[in-house]
Amino acid sequence: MLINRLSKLCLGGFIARYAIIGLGKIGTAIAKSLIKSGVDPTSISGSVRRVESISRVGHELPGVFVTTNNAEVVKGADIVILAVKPYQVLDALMPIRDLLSSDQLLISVVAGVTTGIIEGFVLSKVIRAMPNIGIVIERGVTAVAPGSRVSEDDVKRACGIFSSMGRCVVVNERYMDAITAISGSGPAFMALILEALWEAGLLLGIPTDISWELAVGTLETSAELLRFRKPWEVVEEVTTPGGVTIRGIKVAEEGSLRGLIMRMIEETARRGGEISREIEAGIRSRINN
Ligand SMILES: NC(=O)C1=CN([C@@H]2O[C@H](COP(=O)(O)OP(=O)(O)OC[C@H]3O[C@@H](n4cnc5c(N)ncnc54)[C@H](OP(=O)(O)O)[C@@H]3O)[C@@H](O)[C@H]2O)C=CC1
Ligand SMILES: O=C(O)[C@@H]1CCC=N1
Repeated sequence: MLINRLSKLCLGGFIARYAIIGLGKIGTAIAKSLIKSGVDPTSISGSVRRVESISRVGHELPGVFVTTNNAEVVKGADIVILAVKPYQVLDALMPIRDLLSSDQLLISVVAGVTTGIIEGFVLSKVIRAMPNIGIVIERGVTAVAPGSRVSEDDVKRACGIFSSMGRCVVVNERYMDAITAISGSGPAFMALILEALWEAGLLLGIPTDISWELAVGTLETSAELLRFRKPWEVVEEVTTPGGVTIRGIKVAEEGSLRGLIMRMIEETARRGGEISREIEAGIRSRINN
């Protein structure tokens, strides 16, 4: 523990010690990415809820100090990353609320939980971030929204961390629920679409592995092309008048495919707002009891 506390590493000119509350899927991915980007594992401490999770994390993150004791994790950390499920935020933060100081930068990646909610019960500077799972291959897309207490340097520091795992954009917090739907949840939606493309290949008799290879390859190629071209330009280039593509487009339009996708994102974002209200109600009832 002493070694853990003393070990430091320089990231973008800043010598930081990291605490990650919630070493689950995204917390572990963040820790792995920090290590890949050059952070010494011994300068990262992290927590889990159940004792039995410690050995899992120990295997995945050798050198990282892991405990179920959040107080131990945040003590002495410069940057605290909160990566528990929304409904676990109160249980995770309430017992350590007096330990989190105004010098510490708390970066929450929790969907739907606003900086205002967190600032309401800790003194730390708070930033809300929404990464996506692409950070595991250093191709993550992260949006960062500053809370009311942070400086420009804090925002740069947070974006610096996520830039080492892919791309980072600074946004106004009012867009965060929509961003969560598009890029946070996005990989799951893209996976659904890809799965359907692959299954369509199976339906038409293409062997499994070939159908998969072609579907994944097409998604990759399309994403690369669409970096430099507008969607309607690609549609025009591909679609031969009286040819085959236009038949498929007709079916997509008849089924309101684009409307369906928009509604999918809209509903996902709406859930973010619901979560904020549920958490706020939870805080009010705890404070009143
Ligand atoms: N998964 C994703 O792609 C993304 C997720 N997010 C956000 O990240 C957050 C975490 O999601 P995800 O990683 O998928 O969820 P997981 O359930 O995989 O991870 C949550 C982790 O938090 C730990 N935990 C729960 N309560 C406490 C506590 N009181 N103290 C310390 N640790 C605790 C759990 O411990 P244990 O393992 O013992 O149960 C678990 O390891 C969510 O709020 C989500 O909105 C944001 C962007 C993308
Ligand atoms: O599904 C969720 O709530 C989280 C937020 C973004 C990705 N996963």
